[in-house]
Amino acid sequence: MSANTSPAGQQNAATYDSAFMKACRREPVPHTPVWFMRQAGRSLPEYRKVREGTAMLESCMMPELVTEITLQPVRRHKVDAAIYFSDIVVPLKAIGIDLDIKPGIGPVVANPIRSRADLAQLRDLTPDDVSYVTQAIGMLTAELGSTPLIGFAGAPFTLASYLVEGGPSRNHENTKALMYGDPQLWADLLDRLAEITGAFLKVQIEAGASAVQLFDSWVGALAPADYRRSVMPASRKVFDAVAPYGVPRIHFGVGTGELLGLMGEAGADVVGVDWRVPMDEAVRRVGPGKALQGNLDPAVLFSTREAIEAKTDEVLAAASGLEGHIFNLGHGVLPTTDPEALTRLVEHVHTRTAR
Ligand SMILES: Cc1c2[nH]c(c1CCC(=O)O)Cc1[nH]c(c(CCC(=O)O)c1C)Cc1[nH]c(c(CCC(=O)O)c1C)Cc1[nH]c(c(C)c1CCC(=O)O)C2
Repeated sequence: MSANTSPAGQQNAATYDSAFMKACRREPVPHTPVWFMRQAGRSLPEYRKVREGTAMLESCMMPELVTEITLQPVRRHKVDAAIYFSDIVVPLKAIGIDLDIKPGIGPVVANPIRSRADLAQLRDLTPDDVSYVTQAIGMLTAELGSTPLIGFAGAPFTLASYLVEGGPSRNHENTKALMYGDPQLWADLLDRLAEITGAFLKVQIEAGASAVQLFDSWVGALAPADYRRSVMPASRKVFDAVAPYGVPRIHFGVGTGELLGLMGEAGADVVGVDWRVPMDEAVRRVGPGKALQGNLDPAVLFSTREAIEAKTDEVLAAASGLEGHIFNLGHGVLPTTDPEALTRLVEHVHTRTAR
């Protein structure tokens, strides 16, 4: 561990007393902290400008560019945390998987993983494979000061879905075919991905990330019994790998209303909630001892200012009895969102919840 360690074992002492970190630890906060999934990206004209002419994956490997893009929403919106600009497939690319991110489509994998022989594509990840991440996080934490940086990774199920399907999928049929048809190969695939993901999160924490979020974006496609049997052991392995650092671990997926309790049980300190489950009901499903993050429908930002504020107040009211609440959208910022609506939203949450 680095020398810059706070009493609680966090890597980054400068951010320890921030509202975001306090909410993660379920301590009293001066105001409800806010950040947005996909806060960096296409909704910002300054992002579109600096990304011009550089492919998505290429830009993820350029530390100066990553630093600039990560800082853009912090400067503009005054959010309470930064999220490292990257993509969930970056560690897979780093170990040599032949994949690309196609604009308007998402990650596309050249040779999908469907057989035991295909598993050989998934070697261990070492810090040297992602030295640009360590470099960028060093630059970022210096700039961010007391604003926490959230590191992230894709969870084993969501990564497996891209690897098995070969790209984005509505029904995850090949993924489920493998999960049900060859449970041992499936378990081995998820275990490999858990190793890689754990190693990738460690790199980010060692470099100075204050918290980590594990995105299991598409796991809401599963019923609870299948999640428990076929996914939870791998997600738990990832959380266990970073537990010794003592940094808050956030877990999020879309359409996971029926899985919220299990996703907490997998080892998260903070459970992310999409907009389909009200926060007070999410508290009941997750149980005590966890903070919650969420959950304004990102589409609400396309409505009137009055409607946005009313829906935001609904979220805040439903979360008012909560021990730790981090305000976020129920999924990522949509690319055509008016950035000024996001700036106003941060201000509104801060004002409404100021103590
Ligand atoms: C499922 C998933 C992916 N990537 C990610 C997830 C989990 C989060 C979620 O559920 O939305 C994670 C991700 N991807 C990106 C971030 C940036 C950090 C942030 O939140 O600000 C994060 C956290 C940048 C990106 N990742 C991607 C973009 C768009 C590419 C571009 O700007 O050219 C960005 C800004 C590409 C990508 N990568 C992926 C998709 C679905 C897409 C969109 C494809 C498209 O519509 O063009 C896979």
